[in-house]
Amino acid sequence: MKKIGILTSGGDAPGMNAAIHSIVTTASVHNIECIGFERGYNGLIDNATCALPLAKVKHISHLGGTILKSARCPKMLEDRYRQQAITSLNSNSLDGLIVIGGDGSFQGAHLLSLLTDIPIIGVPGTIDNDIDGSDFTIGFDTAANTALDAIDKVRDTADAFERIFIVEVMGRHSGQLAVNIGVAAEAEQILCPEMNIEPHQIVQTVTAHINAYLKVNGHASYIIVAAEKTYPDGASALAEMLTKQIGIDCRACVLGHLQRGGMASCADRTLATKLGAFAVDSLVNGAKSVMSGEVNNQLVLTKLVDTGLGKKKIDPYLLDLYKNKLSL
Ligand SMILES: Nc1ncnc2c1ncn2[C@@H]1O[C@H](COP(=O)(O)OP(=O)(O)O)[C@@H](O)[C@H]1O
Ligand SMILES: O=P(O)(O)OC[C@H]1O[C@](O)(COP(=O)(O)O)[C@@H](O)[C@@H]1O
Repeated sequence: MKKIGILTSGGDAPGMNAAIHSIVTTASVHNIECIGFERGYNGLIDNATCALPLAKVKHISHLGGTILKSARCPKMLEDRYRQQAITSLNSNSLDGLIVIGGDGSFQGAHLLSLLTDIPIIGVPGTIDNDIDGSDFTIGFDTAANTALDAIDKVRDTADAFERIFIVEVMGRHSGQLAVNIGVAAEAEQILCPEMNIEPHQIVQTVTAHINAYLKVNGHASYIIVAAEKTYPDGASALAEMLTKQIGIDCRACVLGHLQRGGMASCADRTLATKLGAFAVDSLVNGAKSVMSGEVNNQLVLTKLVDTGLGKKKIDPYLLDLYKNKLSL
């Protein structure tokens, strides 16, 4: 194995740069040269490459974002562009490709791997922590801490005004961020798909809970941590509805993309470093079409095609604790 390519795809996540650093450093120990494809699969399709010498990846592990840029790339859904991506892999004489991204990126990588013998390996990078085959994904810890820091600040003003706040956190399809952040912030209410509240029942359910809570606690702050898209009309619309129903000011605070930025936490940097190195070692040992992950402190490989099955559940003890004790 002489030369491998690296790309970052989908939502960027703090720690992606630590993964790039680890991949290039580990590859150099095996005397393997690395190149990068820029802007996710767009760079692969357009053959937009950059050299990745050791000097270029030194001291980048703390940086948010990704030095290779990331993007979504609808062209990957079309067979002719996936063929073009393979042409690009061949024209660069690559012996392997490492894709750092989420489950969507891995579905793309799986389809590419059906068209080539060049081995492709995934490294899980997404703040959503919604990938099967790794207990945690690179970026989740940093994003959760960023959101928590923001909610602690919201709590100050919520307390001062005895207001209700809806804080919307990311996670389109998964409540991993919402539940972990909500519990850590002592949120009075958590809204995400795993709470099994039908969208049309949200206003009624939350209103009843707030009224019961205020009866016991008197005037008090009340924070709802909501995963994005849980309330179909959005956090601001929900805030308006609750203000009308309860007669107390309710404000919405959408944390949005600030959760994706910032310096990667120690946990994300060490996870990224391990998973990046394991991906390279696995490539050298002949692995293909798999993702490098960590389960129960063991490094494991999972077929790319199995990383998006949606089997990963929120920690059942934490969920049960919230539902049956903390939220009463
Ligand atoms: N089913 C698919 N087939 C081919 N490529 C895909 C597929 N799903 C996603 N991709 C590629 O991966 C990119 C990132 O996927 P996306 O789901 O947006 O983010 P993530 O990888 O973080 O989950 C997409 O823009 C597309 O290029
Ligand atoms: O930046 P965009 O394209 O608006 O995407 C926002 C989405 O990306 C994420 O930050 C990460 O999702 P992916 O890892 O699936 O790309 C989600 O939490 C959020 O819903």
